[in-house]
Amino acid sequence: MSKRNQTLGEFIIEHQSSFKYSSGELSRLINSIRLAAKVVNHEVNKAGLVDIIGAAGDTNIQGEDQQKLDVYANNKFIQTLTNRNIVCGIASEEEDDFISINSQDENHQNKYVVLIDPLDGSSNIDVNVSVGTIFSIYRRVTPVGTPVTLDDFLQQGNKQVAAGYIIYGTSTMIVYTTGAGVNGFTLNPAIGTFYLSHPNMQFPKDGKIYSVNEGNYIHFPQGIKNYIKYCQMEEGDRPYTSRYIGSLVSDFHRNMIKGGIYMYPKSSVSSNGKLRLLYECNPMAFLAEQANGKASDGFNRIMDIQPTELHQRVPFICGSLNMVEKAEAFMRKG
Ligand SMILES: O=P(O)(O)OC[C@H]1O[C@](O)(COP(=O)(O)O)[C@@H](O)[C@@H]1O
Ligand SMILES: [Mg+2]
Ligand SMILES: [Mg+2]
Repeated sequence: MSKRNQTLGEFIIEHQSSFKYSSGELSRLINSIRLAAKVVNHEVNKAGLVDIIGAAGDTNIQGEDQQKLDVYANNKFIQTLTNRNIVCGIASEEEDDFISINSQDENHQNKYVVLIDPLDGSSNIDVNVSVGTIFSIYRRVTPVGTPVTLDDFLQQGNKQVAAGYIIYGTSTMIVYTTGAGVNGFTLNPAIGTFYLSHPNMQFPKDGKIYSVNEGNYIHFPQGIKNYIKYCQMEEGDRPYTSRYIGSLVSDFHRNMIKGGIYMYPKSSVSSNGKLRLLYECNPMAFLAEQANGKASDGFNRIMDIQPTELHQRVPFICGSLNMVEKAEAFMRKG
């Protein structure tokens, strides 16, 4: 039984054997993400003091202006994972194409690929609102020792071996799953160590919080409009409270602790919504399901969607089980 205040390092070793493919490689990979997270956290915490806020001057493949911290975090995670010779491929929101990484050790061929949103909630960087990093891990499907291909990344979410996020907020936490529940670790900045602070995290079945950018309301499908109206009606335990930080990681984290639903639906201006299937929706869906919550595009289980492109977007509804099912019922009714 995991002990509160156990360090993340101890937890990883203790749970290594319960992992289906346990060879220590995944443990080393999560430890590498922990290391990169501390470096990025250090920079995030002093955003505003150093020249790390504002636009970097380039746009990414999504057509979004890259923030300096997007680029910094992207470089730090890629460097750390590459230097520690722990993965055979990386895909990132900030990279047009996937990166193939040859092992530096001819006697050892890496088996994992990582998909990452290096900095989630970019619009909140300059205004001191919590942001995050999201990661998703798969075993490669192509032969070990050969260069990875797109097939290694376009796997359904139900094939993930691990997923998680780092939240850079009032405190810095790593929250992740390897398919045996969800655990949260808080950084003690004085000594630079993550401690188990939130063992076995669970979405309450019901909640009273809905998170959606209502500024897009007029463009939403009728089903979503009706569900939002339902949340706002004076009836039973409603109206619910509207909370929207604009950082997926932070809205998800709050809703997982308090009970709630996050929605980024499709709309008449963006037919597939905004969020990216591979490095935003799939990892959050894996966490949600491991925490007894639910994640869908309004009709289909997110993790059963067959990806076709590296940066494809999907409508996303995620959170407390009964709330997501209610929203889906409104979507079906249209
Ligand atoms: O400003 P909008 O359109 O509501 O979008 C906010 C959503 O977009 C995101 O910022 C997209 O993520 P990135 O910041 O990684 O691009 C989510 O974190 C957030 O939930
Ligand atoms: Mg994001
Ligand atoms: Mg991002």
